[in-house]
Amino acid sequence: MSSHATQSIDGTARTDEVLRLENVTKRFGGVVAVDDLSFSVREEEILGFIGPNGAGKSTTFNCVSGAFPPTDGAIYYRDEDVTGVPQYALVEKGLARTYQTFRPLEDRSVLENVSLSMVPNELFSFDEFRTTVEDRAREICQQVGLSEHMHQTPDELPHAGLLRLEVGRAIGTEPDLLLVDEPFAGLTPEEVERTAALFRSLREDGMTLIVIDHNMHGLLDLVDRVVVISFGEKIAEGSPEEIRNDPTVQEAYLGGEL
Ligand SMILES: Nc1ncnc2c1ncn2[C@@H]1O[C@H](COP(=O)(O)OP(=O)(O)OP(=O)(O)O)[C@@H](O)[C@H]1O
Repeated sequence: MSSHATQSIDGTARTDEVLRLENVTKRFGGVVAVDDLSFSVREEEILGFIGPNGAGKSTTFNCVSGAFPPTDGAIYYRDEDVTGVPQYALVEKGLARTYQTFRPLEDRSVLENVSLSMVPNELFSFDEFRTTVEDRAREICQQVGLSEHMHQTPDELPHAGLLRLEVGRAIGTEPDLLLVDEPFAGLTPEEVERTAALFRSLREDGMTLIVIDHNMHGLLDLVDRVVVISFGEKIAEGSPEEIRNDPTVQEAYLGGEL
């Protein structure tokens, strides 16, 4: 068995892996964006997933989150083979993601944006149901630090607020596993620290996270473990300290900030 198996009280094997990629490859015509990639993520872990520009990080996220299937290999979510399962079905199973380019509903308030991530528009129009959903959406707005902005529209939010809204909309789907794509881009160091604190609080509530970012300082301070890819292949895996000092990783970044 390739997963991290432990024995439960009744003696049966159980795994603490939330996600496992086995030999995942994704080709676009002649381009091999992800090349025979295997790694796993454990329960309530914050995993950093890094690599130079064009290394294949977003493509991996797209395969895992069901945007498109891998060309080869398999993806397991809580030991269930979910290879090629579409995004909406993965969201129902508890897997959500955020995007580098935010996609809020521009004509809706922050509160409505979060509410509508929880239920479809048609259900949201029923008054009774709407109250329950809005109560939960208010909690989420508070959790992500948007309680002062609930009645504003997205265009009234600063960049850091839009990121918080993106995270809030993902939390609205009640995920167990959250994939976060470049959350620190465009944030000040203080905002990076506040965003990292938000991710830590989500983990304390039982969530598992995989975070992509080019801000090495912010990312390595946040995560428990790191997987590094270059040209679609895994080149290193280890603790933040091991990754900081890994010559292969430093070479891949050609002297970039590590
Ligand atoms: N839809 C697509 N069609 C063709 N090629 C693609 C497609 N998506 C990604 N690629 C190619 O796959 C490779 C990996 O791209 P990807 O966006 O996954 O890298 P990345 O590590 O996320 O990069 P960045 O850090 O710049 O966001 C690149 O060579 C890219 O041009």
